[in-house]
Amino acid sequence: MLPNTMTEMWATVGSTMASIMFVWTILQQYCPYNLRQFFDKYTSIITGYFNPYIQISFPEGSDDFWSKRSKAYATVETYLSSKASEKANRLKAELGKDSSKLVLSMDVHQRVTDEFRGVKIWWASKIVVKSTRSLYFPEQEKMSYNLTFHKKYRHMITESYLEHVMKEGKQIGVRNRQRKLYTNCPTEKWPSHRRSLWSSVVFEHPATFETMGMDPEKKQEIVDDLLNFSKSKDFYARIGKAWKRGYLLYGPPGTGKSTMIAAMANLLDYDVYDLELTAVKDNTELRKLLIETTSKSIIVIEDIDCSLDLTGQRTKKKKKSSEDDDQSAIPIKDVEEEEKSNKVTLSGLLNFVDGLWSACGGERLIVFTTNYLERLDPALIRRGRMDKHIELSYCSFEAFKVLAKKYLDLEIHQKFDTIQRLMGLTKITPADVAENLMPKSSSDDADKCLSNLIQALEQAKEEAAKKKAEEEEAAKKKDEDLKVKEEEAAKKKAEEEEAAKKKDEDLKVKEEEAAKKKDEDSKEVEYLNL
Ligand SMILES: Nc1ncnc2c1ncn2[C@@H]1O[C@H](COP(=O)(O)OP(=O)(O)OP(=O)(O)O)[C@@H](O)[C@H]1O
Ligand SMILES: [Mg+2]
Repeated sequence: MLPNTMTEMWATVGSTMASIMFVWTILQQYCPYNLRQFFDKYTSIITGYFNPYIQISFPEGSDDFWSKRSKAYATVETYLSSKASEKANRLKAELGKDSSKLVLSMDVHQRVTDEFRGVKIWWASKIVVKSTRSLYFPEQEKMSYNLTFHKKYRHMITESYLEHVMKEGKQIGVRNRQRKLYTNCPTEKWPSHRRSLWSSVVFEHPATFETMGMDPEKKQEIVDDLLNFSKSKDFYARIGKAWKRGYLLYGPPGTGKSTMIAAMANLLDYDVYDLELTAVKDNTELRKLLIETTSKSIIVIEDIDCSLDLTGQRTKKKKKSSEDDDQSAIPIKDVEEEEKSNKVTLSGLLNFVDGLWSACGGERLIVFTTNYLERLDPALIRRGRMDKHIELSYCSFEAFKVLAKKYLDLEIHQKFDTIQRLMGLTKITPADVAENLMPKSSSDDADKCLSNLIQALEQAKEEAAKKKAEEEEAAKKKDEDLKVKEEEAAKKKAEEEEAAKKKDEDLKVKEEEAAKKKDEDSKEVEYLNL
């Protein structure tokens, strides 16, 4: 009897469920949107009384048809992408916004389970139909991610888990993004619709610290400094400093300053903003450019000594006020004159580097390069503004060995001794070494490349010796000229003295004659009087 009753009961439940589902489907298809909303509202109120679970939804965008994707939705999508690729049955593959890589995400009506501090959390992707304000598209389907968890974890989820999701999602986004190289161009050349002050291309420079030919110890020190900076968010917050660091790279042309910037960007996974100062109209525009940069970036000003006549401006001011190097020391009148000239000024640049605005964004490197350190104003490069000064100089033997390993896969060779000896006698830039180590044709082997380098070194040595001889010759000639000039001056002086002496003697003779004549005249007068 019992089995029969059970069977009947299940049959009744089954047919009731089927009827409900049928009615629900009919309702969903034919029921007007407002009525459906009404049903949804009351169903959720009724179930809310008995349901021990809480839901948080992350809708794709607002009700507006043209609205952009919400940032929270995009971050959740990125966060779930790694979990979805492992756990979901149906995935969506799209090209990421700034990426050439395929990004996988959960398709509609998929579920994945996440775990946080031992608590289970369920994520589900849904389609929500929304009415819009558009006349042509009154309804629109939007995706939504729904998060479900037990009531008792409310605080933990809302306070810690969501923060973890946002942080992790952003980090994955940064890792997946295609890095960019930005540059500014003169404002006059902007088309009217242009919104951003920067234009960008994909940053794909292959330079790394590994491929850089420089002293290994110095290289390691720079790498450690950079890595330490990127991990020091909390430290900077604790000491009350903006999370940024200035690097000054100086040295002769071809010693790897620009290459090092690319290596820095690749090491830290940063974007690069190459700031062309001469194209910036004034200090206000400079500030705007700064505000538009994002965090995790390197702002580069190459050849800072050539960009502006900064040194001159500062020297003039120093003459007027012998105060310290702070911009507050610049007299107000001078500041006004600067503003009037409508150009980027030194004080504008100092503010750019460490003014109040420079703190926005965080996690940023500012790098200046120059060939002539001595031409820069000390205020611009003092510690605090340019925290680390890195000299990139001529190629040392240690640096050569790094390049030989990279270019020719050589760690030792009989020609290395000759190269080391020649490098001690002359200077050659890493750019020249790299050029010589590069095979010029398919038949060029390592031996040929090293011979090319030796030839270049000998040539450089000869040129240096020739230059030195010319300089010595010029110095000798200068000395001789000086000697001739001194002799001429001495001769002239002697002549002048002689002339003066003669003049004195003539004068004396004349005076004696005059005195004699006067004497004779007085004697004659006396005689006549008698
Ligand atoms: N230290 C180095 N290690 C490896 N390659 C280097 C190094 N220095 C220069 N090079 C090579 O030489 C070329 C020129 O280097 P780079 O442009 O970095 O020099 P620079 O110091 O910026 O010169 P400039 O002052 O003229 O701007 C690059 O293509 C790079 O490959
Ligand atoms: Mg350069």
